[in-house]
Amino acid sequence: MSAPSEKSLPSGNEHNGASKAVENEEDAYKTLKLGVWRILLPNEIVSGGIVSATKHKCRAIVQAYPVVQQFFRQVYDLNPHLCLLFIALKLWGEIESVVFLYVSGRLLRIIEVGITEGRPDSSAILQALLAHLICVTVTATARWGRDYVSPILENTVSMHFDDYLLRAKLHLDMPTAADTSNRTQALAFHAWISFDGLCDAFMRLFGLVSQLLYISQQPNAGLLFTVIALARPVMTLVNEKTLWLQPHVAYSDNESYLRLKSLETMGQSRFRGDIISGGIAEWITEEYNGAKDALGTIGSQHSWTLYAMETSPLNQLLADWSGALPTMYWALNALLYPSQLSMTSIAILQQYSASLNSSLQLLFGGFSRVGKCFTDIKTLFDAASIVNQIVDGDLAYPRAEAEFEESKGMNIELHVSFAYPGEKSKESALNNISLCIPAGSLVVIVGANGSGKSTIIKLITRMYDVAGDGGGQVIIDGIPIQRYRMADLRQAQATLTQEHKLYPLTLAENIGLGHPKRVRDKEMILKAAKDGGAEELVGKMKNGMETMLDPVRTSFGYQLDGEKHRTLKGVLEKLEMATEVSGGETQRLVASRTFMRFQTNKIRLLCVDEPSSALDPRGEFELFERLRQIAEGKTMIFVTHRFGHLTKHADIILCMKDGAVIESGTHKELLTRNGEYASLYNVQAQAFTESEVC
Ligand SMILES: Nc1ncnc2c1ncn2[C@@H]1O[C@H](COP(=O)(O)OP(=O)(O)OP(=O)(O)O)[C@@H](O)[C@H]1O
Repeated sequence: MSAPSEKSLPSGNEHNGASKAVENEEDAYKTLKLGVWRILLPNEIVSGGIVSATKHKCRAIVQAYPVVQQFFRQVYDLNPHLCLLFIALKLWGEIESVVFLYVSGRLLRIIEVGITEGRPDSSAILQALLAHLICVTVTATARWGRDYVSPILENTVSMHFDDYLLRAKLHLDMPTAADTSNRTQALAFHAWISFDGLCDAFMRLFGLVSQLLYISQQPNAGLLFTVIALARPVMTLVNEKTLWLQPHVAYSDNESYLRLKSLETMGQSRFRGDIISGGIAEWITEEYNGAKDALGTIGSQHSWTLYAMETSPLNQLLADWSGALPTMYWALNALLYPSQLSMTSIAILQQYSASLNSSLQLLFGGFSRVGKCFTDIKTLFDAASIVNQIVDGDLAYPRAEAEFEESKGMNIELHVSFAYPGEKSKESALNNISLCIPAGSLVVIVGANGSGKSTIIKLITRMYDVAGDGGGQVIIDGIPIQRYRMADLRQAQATLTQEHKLYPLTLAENIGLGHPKRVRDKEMILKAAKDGGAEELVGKMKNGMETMLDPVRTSFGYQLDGEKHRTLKGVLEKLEMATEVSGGETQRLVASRTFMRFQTNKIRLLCVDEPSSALDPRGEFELFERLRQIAEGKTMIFVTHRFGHLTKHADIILCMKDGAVIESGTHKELLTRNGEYASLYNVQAQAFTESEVC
């Protein structure tokens, strides 16, 4: 399916009532306009009407069936006894309606006989009443049991699938994660909702079959009455419109709606500082009201809701008329065969019809939910079966070949052109790069923003792969990078970039995870903190190394205004207190993690990409000096915008522009050449020379 063209998708600001299918230039799909939404649906579904839509629903369910089986097996294995108890209690919930039909019908008949004969049979009435009370008691106990068991099982299932999804997310590599088709909608809580929903549906089906069997055997009811009672729920099912079972893309191009959403986002706490300092709160409110007025009455609910609400009044009328059929049945019966019907039998028929109607409504209402459950389970399982685009190799690293064995560094050759995957990056990030970095050398890459410096590091560390068809090759120690086991290669690399983040874990873990096997080794962590310049920060923290950075918030409070709740408010404030670290401190901690990584003694390549923008000049100088010391003899690649100590120490400086290396050499050689490097260098040097002159 191609991207929507301007021509086929008019601006969303025109008024929009019922949906309208617009033919696209391509026959592949049609666009439905629903409120602020545009919904792209495969053509055959739109033009095929209700039959095609139903076919799609059924196909989605059939496709998901094998994973649903697997899902049930997994849930059962989590706690078989609890599962069986849960299902048994649900089953009773369905059987109880048949039992109640029987018990209350019997009571009515006994009372009718008593009234007709003028002599009520008190012992029979008492017996029937007792049976009724026993049923009520069993039902209440079963309901209590269900409420008790259900949260325990829910917790078990949700935790299991939280873990499952976490693994699925952690396994993705960079290009696979960036691919929009892999942007999963899977949520762990859908696992429980689906399990509960499917159990309900199966039980309801069971309960319904028992009701149908019972009712069709009863005098005055029979098969015809049963079929008539089915009419209303069947009509509801046929009328129902669901979008989630169909392949579709939904998006909004309504300018007012998009504006509203952007302005709403500005209410988030991350913008507070800017909004207060810029004094733009009033402007935001005015803009918001303007966008709201411009949007007017165009529907902005979820696209699924708008789609489901689109029923014709005639269909609605037909569904309601079919609901009146059971009443017509007994009214006609009373007219045609007055001697065969009593008030009791009418009341019993009414009970049957109400009971069947509610069970069928629940079942068919649940039927579309069954489809949703099936697709949710499939989405959940699909999330774990996404195949990574970067394929692992099978060669161990480092190689035992004599040529490289003795070296402490990594020999790197790059002969590549590279564009990031995805339609957005049509421009190549690297064009015909060809360079050789000998083992143990110190390389500094400089150049303007967007010239491709970081991309070189991403290819060397195999965050991305060059395209197989003519993209070129990255060669490590004489062998294409793809042939090595990725885990081995990564063990031999240490990276320090501005993109590295602090984890919501303790300070010790934040550093220790540079060497996961020694994450609890306090001595090693302290040494790394010292090397990374974070020692002072650790000393400042009340809980030292055990300080939690950016803890997950689980506290909340309601209605705590006024003096009366001062104590509770105090408790909440204490709970909410997060440990704030500055930008420079963050960079020191991240750098400490890199120093920790060096303690694995396996590092042969250090890649450093502008990790010091927030460090003070002394901090930056010390960091680079310590990195150079610790990585001595290993290959070092530094990306930087600052010319100084590093560039002077570099064996090779690569100067980049527009994805190409335009100059390379030592600091002195490049200055003599008086090209791009000299020009960039002079811009920085000028500032100091001028201030000295002043
Ligand atoms: N993940 C990505 N997806 C698509 N394009 C990207 C991605 N990362 C970078 N680019 C693009 O690739 C080009 C090179 O980016 P790169 O980050 O290598 O530049 P850089 O020289 O490191 O820039 P800077 O000095 O600003 O860090 C840029 O045009 C950038 O927009």
